[in-house]
Amino acid sequence: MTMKYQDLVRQIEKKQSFLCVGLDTAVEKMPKHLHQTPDAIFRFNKAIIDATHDIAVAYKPNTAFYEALGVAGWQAFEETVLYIKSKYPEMFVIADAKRGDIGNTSERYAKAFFEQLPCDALTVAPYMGSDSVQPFLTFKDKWVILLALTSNNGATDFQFTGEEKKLFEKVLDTSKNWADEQQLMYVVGATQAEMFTTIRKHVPKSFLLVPGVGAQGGSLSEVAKYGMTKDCGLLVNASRSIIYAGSGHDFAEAARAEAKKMQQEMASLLKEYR
Ligand SMILES: O=C(O)c1cc(=O)[nH]c(=O)n1[C@@H]1O[C@H](COP(=O)(O)O)[C@@H](O)[C@H]1O
Repeated sequence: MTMKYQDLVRQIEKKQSFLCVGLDTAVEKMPKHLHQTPDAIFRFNKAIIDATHDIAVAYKPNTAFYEALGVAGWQAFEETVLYIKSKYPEMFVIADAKRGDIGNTSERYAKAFFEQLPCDALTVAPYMGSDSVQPFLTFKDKWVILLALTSNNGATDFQFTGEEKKLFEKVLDTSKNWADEQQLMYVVGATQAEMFTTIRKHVPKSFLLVPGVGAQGGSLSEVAKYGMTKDCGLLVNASRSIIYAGSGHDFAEAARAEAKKMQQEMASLLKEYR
């Protein structure tokens, strides 16, 4: 199932949620009773997915957590993506891999996530320029999520530099010539809430993937206040604060409770700001 802009808007409307659950799964952080099972990562993810699919609209497995485990980890990544898309095809699946290279190489990255696997979207670092992003955009029914203003402290090192225009503003303005809001989204960290007004001047309609609430301390209500559009235009991600909300046999229910808390706040923010 292809996920178009309007499909995403419909999901948000139906579930009254713009929550993206980050599947940053690490064995040492999951409940002890799962540690010894050979497919611990997938079993953990499956439980979290089954417990949250009706209150979230997206999942974002970050490939680093899977690649760190070699072949077995990548298998768990594949299984997770395939499970989501077969059981809950309406869910938006973001592979968070922050790719981007010379065109000939980006083409292979695109195949890995969009042909070998049915991911809907991929995070991409835009800093090698148009020809490094273009191969991802040739997959017309897939999404590219460009890093614009990231949530970490180091965001100031490069993204905030520049005289008239900051680097992140250049990323937004230049990339608008590559594709529109039907295919391009941007990463803007929740920890940069005061910048959402500026971001919206450059990309008034685009969806923004917003990590940084929960464990990194960003504010959901500030993000909605300054970043929400009439179509919502936000996917707010939380990883650790949801998936590790509990550490016992009831970890999936604990994750659901945490996700539900966020969804309820999202429902009232949708009423207030849209
Ligand atoms: O692209 C991302 O998703 C991302 C960009 C960014 O600026 N900051 C950021 O935290 N992320 C990712 O979002 C997730 C945040 O996880 P938590 O801090 O546990 O909610 C991780 O997978 C990060 O790699």
